[in-house]
Amino acid sequence: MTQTADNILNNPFLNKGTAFTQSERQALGLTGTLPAVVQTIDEQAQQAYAQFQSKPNDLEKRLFLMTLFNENRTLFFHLMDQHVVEFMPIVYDPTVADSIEQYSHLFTDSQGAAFISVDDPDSIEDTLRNAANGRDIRLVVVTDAEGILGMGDWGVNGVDIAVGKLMVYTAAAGIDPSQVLPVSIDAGTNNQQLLDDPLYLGNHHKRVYGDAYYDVIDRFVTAERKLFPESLLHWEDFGRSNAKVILDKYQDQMPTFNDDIQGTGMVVLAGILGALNISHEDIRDQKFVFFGSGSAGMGIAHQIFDELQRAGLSADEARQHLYAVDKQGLLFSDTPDLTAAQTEFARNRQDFNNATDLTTLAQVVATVHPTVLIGTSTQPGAFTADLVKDMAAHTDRPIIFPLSNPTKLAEAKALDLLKWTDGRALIATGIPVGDVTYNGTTYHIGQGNNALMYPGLGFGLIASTATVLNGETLSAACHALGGLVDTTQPGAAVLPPVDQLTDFSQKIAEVVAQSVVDQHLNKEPIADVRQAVADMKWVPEYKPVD
Ligand SMILES: NC(=O)c1ccc[n+]([C@@H]2O[C@H](COP(=O)([O-])OP(=O)(O)OC[C@H]3O[C@@H](n4cnc5c(N)ncnc54)[C@H](O)[C@@H]3O)[C@@H](O)[C@H]2O)c1
Ligand SMILES: O=C(O)C[C@H](O)C(=O)O
Ligand SMILES: [Mn+2]
Repeated sequence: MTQTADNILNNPFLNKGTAFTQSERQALGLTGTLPAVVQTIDEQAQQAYAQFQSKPNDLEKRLFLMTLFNENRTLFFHLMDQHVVEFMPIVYDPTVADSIEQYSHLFTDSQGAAFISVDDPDSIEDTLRNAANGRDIRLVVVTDAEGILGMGDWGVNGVDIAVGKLMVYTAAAGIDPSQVLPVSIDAGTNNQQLLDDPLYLGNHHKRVYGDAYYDVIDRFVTAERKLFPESLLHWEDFGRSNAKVILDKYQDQMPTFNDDIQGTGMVVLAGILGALNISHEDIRDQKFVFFGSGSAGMGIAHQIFDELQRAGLSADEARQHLYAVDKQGLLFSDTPDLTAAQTEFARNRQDFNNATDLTTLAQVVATVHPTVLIGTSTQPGAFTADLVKDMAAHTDRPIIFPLSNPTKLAEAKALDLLKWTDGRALIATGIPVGDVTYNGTTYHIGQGNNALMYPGLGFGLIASTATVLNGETLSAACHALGGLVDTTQPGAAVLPPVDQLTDFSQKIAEVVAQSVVDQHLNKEPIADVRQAVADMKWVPEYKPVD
């Protein structure tokens, strides 16, 4: 098809704006459709950055960046490459949370997403085909938005998390942005505020569950595999009752993972390995309390459970190190309404002589004396001074990760944790926080966010043409990230800083690809893993147009 000026300038994958050269303008029929000056991408980036800086708040900054993203992907990612630490909290967590809450009111562009409706399952294949528009899709991020971060159900508005995750994939690992597809599965919403809002853009009915829902998921997966057989399928922010059921159903059949369960489990294990490098302690000597035993909490428990067994413990021994706490308190095998994931880590009541008292986190901490405390509860401030001091009285270097997102939901603040533990806590937080100075030492706080893991993981799987993702590869990636901390400095972070995101994402990708090839899980022959990863990396520079 011959391109017209209109469809070149309106195609974000082709558009270069003022950077089209005179000869390109002539060849493509763009003569006279742009001002005379031909700019370099760096001149364009400089001008765009000045506009970005002029915006009064983070949401306005995000809206500006999304406009640029909608118009010109190459320029957007070129700019993001230059300002990755500054842009991450704007395009991703925490500002993405504000944009999700206001999505329907702020809507101007679909950002290339595919919108699947539970009410129209016959259109699923067409939907994916239309949204891909002939592109060679290698990576799909899908959400049904029942559990957006810790903010609950946001219906179709949640598509922004799929878009945001994909932006981070390209910025961190270099996946070609024309090869990705964000997908929203609109299964309805139980968020009354949305249902009552005439401007809400999703289906105005309650969420569909059960067979009808799983049928839509199955039809989506079937169409996705048919249309994009080379792709990796990433599940994001599904509700607690569906996330693991879906993962269990498909994980042995195709390259797929759930980011909240597995991505989070991996980044947290990496952070714990980093912390243990700093404290020179052994993972087999740790006691782990998980506060918030949902998708993330139990995903983390599972990854640690796996690691303890790799370190030589039996499954039963490993379970004795893990304490899953949820609304009911410590979870016991006879606690009503356990999820499938919770059942795996629920404890025997007989193992505790004060079992009936273990209904609050404070009581669990007082009884167990954990060395590691992980928060994925969505309960702001749940790690109180008393509880943290109690924990710190029984261990030299308490490992405390308040991971609930966004900012307003974090279980504790880094500075408070340092104060309450006399600077001894080894901390990672879900959202980025700046350096914290306490008692003359500057502490770098690692970001315990799956964004440190999923781009490298996904890129490595795609580059190696992996057919499935298994525990061996997950473990290899955890160790790759966990081994990168600089333990020599006082106040060292337990995870590497976001300004090295592109470097360590590449390293994780290589380790993942190597693990896939070593296990013969690659579909295509791969002679040189590093080369395969390097060859797939997309660079945000304009290519000549013929
Ligand atoms: N930092 C990261 O990379 C990362 C990754 C995934 C999730 N998270 C965060 O973790 C949180 C949970 O996410 P999820 O996907 O697991 O959600 P989820 O709904 O699956 O799990 C939340 C769990 O917390 C429990 N909970 C709620 N109130 C509680 C209370 N008062 N006491 C104890 N437990 C309580 C719920 O019953 C549920 O089991 C969210 O805030 C999310 O943003 C962070
Ligand atoms: O999206 C994030 O920032 C991390 C995580 O996937 C979450 O659900 O909180
Ligand atoms: Mn998530």
